[in-house]
Amino acid sequence: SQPGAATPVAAPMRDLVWGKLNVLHTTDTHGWHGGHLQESQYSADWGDYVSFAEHLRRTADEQGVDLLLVDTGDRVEGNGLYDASSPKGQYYYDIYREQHIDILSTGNHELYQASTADEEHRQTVPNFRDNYVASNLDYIDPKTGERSPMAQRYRKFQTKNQKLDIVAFGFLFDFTGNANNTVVQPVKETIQEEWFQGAIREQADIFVVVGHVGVRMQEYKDIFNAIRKQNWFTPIIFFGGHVHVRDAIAYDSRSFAIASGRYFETIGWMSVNGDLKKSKAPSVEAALSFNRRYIDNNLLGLYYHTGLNDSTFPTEHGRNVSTAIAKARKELDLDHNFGCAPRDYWMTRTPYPHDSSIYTWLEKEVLPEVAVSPSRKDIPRLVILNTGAIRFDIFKGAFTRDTTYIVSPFLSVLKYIPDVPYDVASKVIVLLNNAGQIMNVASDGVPDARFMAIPEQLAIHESITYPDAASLHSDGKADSDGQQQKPLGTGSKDGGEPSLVEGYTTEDDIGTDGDDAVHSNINFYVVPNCIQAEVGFPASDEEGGSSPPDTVDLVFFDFIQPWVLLALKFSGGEDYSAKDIQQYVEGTFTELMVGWIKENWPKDC
Ligand SMILES: Nc1ccn([C@@H]2O[C@H](COP(=O)(O)O)[C@@H](O)[C@H]2O)c(=O)n1
Repeated sequence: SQPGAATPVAAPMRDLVWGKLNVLHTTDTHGWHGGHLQESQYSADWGDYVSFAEHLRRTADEQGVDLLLVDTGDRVEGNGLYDASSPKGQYYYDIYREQHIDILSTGNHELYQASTADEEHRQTVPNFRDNYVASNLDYIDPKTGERSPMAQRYRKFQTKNQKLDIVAFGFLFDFTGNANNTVVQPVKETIQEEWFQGAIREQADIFVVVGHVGVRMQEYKDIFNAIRKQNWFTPIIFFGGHVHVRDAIAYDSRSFAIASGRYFETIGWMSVNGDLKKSKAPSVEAALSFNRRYIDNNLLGLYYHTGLNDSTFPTEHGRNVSTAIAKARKELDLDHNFGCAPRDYWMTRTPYPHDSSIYTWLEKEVLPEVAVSPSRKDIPRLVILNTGAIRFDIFKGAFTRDTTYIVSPFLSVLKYIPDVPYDVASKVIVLLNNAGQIMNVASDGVPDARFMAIPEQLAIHESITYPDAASLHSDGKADSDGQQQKPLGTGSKDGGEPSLVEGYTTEDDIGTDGDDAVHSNINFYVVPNCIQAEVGFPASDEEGGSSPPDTVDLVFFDFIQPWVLLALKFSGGEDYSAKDIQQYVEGTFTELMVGWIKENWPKDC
C-alpha cells in the first residue's frame, strides 16, 4: 500500500474456492491504482495486486490448474493518479501495464475524450498486444482517417497448465457518447458478423466473454444466446463492468457471470470446476460448478488468501510497482491540501436532501457561489447538476488534489440558455427526474435518462436501508472520525463482540456469501437523476412568500444537454435548440468547486 494509507483492518473471512480454471477480475478501476488511502478496507495498491497475482499463479502451477487475469475497462478518469497530470495519464499507463493481464477490453471512459481514446490506442493496446480484445470497437486514425479494429476481435489461446482451449471476446455496451475517433458497433450487429460467427465455431473448451457491460444488460444476454445456440454444452463465463456493483448471475447451468464493483475496491474471483478439457471429458454434459468471491482490496485479506504475511507477501515486482505509484503521487503533489472538510458528505449513505448529503452541500453552498456569470449575475437562475457528475464521498478532513479528481473527474462545464420563461424552466427538473415515465427518450435518439445518475442506479432502483446500518448516528449526524470504515476491534456495540467493519454485504443470484470479508451493512439511498439550485431569486417578503421571476437563466452541466433540450420541448419550450446554448462561466465545474473549497474551508485540519 501507499505511504500514509489507512492501516488495513481484519474481518472474518470466507475462503477462495479453487477450480480447474480460476480468474481474477478487475473493472472500473478509474485510476484508483494507488488504492484507497483513506479507507482501511480498500487500501492495497496495484503493486500489492501484482504480488497477489504472482502468489496465486504459483499456487495454480503447483496444483496443475490455471489462473487468468481479466480487466473489463474504465481504467481511467476518477482519481488524481490518472487525472491530475497534464496530459492526463502521464504515469498511469506505465503503472497499469505492470500487471500481467490475459484478456482486457475497453470501457466508455476510455472513449469520452478523443485524446483518451488516442492514448488507449497508442499505449494500452500495444502494451497488451496479444491480450487486448475489441470485439465491437473501431479506432479512426487521426492522420489518415482510416478506420480499423481497436485491437484483435477475439483471442484464441491455450492455458498454461491444462492446455485448455479458450476463445475470448471483449465487448463494450451499446455506448453512444464516444468522441468521433472511435466507432462502437451495437452488439446485436456485431454478433451477426462473419468473423463472430466463425469465432463461435472455433474449437473451444470454454468461451470467456469480458466486457464493459452490466451482467444483466441485454447486450450480454444477446451474446450468451448467440454463443449458446452454436455450442450447446460448452461452458461460457462472463466478466462484466460498468454498473459499479458486485453481482453474479448464471444464464444457464453451464454459464456464469460476475461483476466486480468499482474503484479497485474489489478484486473479483471466479472459479470453474469439472471436466473442462473436451477431449478428456467422458461426457460433454458432465456437471460443472462455478464459484465467485468478491475480494476486498485489503492487504490483510490478500495475506489471508495467500497464507502469507507482511514480510512474505510483497514480491520484488509488486514492491517496485508500489514505489513507482508513490513516486508518481509525489510528483503530482496529490496530497496537497486545498481545505478541510468540516464533516463527511455522502453520495448515497444518506438520503437527499440531508445535511450530510454531498448533493445538499452542492445545492445549498457551492452552486449558489460558483454559478455566477459576471455579465448576468443579477439575473435569477436555475442551476441543474446531474448526480452522476459526482463520483465519490467526501470524508471529514483534508480535501486534497487527489480528492478533487476522486469527487469530480470530468471536464464538465456549465452551459445556459438565457431568459427562459420561469414556468417553462421550472418544469425541466421535474421531467429530468421522471424522464422514464414522461419523456420517450429513446425514440428521440436521446440516451437513457438513467445515464444522468450514478452508474450504481442502473442496478439499484430502490433504496436499500438497514435498521442496524451505522453510517449515521441516531441523532442524524454522520460519523465524524474521518474514515468510512471503522477498524475491527476498536469498539463494540455493547461491550461484547467487536463490531464488524462496514462494507459490502452483497446479495446476488447465488446468495449472500459472495464477499470474502464479513461486513456490517451500509445504507444505500437512491438519489434523483439531477438536483437543482435556485440562485439569485428575489428574497422572501415578511410573510415568507415571494413571487418567482418571469424569466430565468437555465444553467446546466453540458453532459445533460440532450436531456435538457428534450425536457424543454415537453415543458412548452419547443423552440429551443443547441443554437441557444452558451457557456455560462469560465472553467470546468471541478475548477469551480476547488475554488469554492479554497475560499470556504479552513486550511488547517
Ligand atoms: N462528462 C461526464 C461523463 C460521465 N458522467 C457520468 O458518469 C456516468 C458513466 O459512468 P461509468 O463509470 O459507469 O461509465 C454517466 O452515466 C454520467 O452519469 C458525467 O456526469 N459527466
